[in-house]
Amino acid sequence: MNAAQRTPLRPGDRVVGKWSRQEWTVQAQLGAGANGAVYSVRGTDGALYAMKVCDDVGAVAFEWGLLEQLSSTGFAFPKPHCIDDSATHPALYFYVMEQVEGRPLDEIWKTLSSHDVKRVLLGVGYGLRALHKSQHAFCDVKPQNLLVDLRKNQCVRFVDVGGVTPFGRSVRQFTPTSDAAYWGFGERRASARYDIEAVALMVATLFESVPQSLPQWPVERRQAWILRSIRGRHDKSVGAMLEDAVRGRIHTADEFVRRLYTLNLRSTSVVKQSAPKARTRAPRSATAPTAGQRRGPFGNKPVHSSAKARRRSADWTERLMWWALTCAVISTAGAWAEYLR
Ligand SMILES: Nc1ncnc2c1ncn2[C@@H]1O[C@H](COP(=O)(O)OP(=O)(O)OP(=O)(O)O)[C@@H](O)[C@H]1O
Repeated sequence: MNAAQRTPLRPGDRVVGKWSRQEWTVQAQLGAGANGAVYSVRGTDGALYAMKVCDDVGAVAFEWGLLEQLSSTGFAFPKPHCIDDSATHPALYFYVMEQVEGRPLDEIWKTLSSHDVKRVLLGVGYGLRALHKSQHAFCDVKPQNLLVDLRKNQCVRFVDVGGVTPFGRSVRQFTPTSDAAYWGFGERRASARYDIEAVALMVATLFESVPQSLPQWPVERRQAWILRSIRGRHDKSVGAMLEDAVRGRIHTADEFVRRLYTLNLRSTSVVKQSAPKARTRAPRSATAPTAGQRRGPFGNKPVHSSAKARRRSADWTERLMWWALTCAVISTAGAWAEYLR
């Protein structure tokens, strides 16, 4: 039982820091996991923060130390604010950090277009690139730890610093479906490659949910299943990139970002860019998507606008041909009539 279950905080509860004497009012629970619970709290300055509450003082101190260390390596993780014990609740240890806006990737995945997915993955790539510069790997890459807000330039933020591990050390905290070793692709050791493998495995398992009996399968069968699922992707360039990543052939976040840029995802972007307002009145083919239509990530390709143009020009030449043929028939008939008269 963790702090969330033992000492649940409720909206309106006040938490006063034993040492800092700062005060926060609980607004709502943002999430909970194996290590504790996270609440949205309002400080006396009127701003909203996220408070991670644990009943293990060591876990709070460890995560706080990592957050502080990583705050200088980029903006992917929340900014640390304060660490303290509660003066108002027994054995309640917590730290306060920036409240990150956005929704967990698994909750919004199905609403994303292929263009959005590319943006999100680029966001993950940039976040990992900054983190890896500090010689640390995220290790616990999973959709619940990636908060997405597409209105922002930096549209992906990372939460849960608990798994972050220096390069070369054994991974302490991981999620099986994002763990290369679980699928038989590599070792469970913190590295840039381990994180990239995890991102690709996460994407593959978002595309296709894993069978319930997967944990009982031998590793070879699991590996065959995930490779089949990746190769079955409609968009072959995406499949090739994911396979290279899960097989550990993409070694750095930089390389991952470069590969993402080369992905040929014309589908949604072409439709979005080439659908001027005036054309919305023209009848559409049943398979051609509208400009605002949402499709599954990396979904079927829409009819390309240049194909439509080719069809229009074909209609015009066909009409000209029929007109010339009719003229020829009329003039031949006229010539025969003249001859027979
Ligand atoms: N700074 C934050 N801003 C907004 N939401 C947050 C923040 N930190 C955590 N959350 C939310 O709370 C959830 C649980 O937080 P966290 O992952 O840190 O807990 P945990 O106990 O370590 O979980 P797990 O068992 O999955 O490792 C996250 O998935 C996220 O939705």
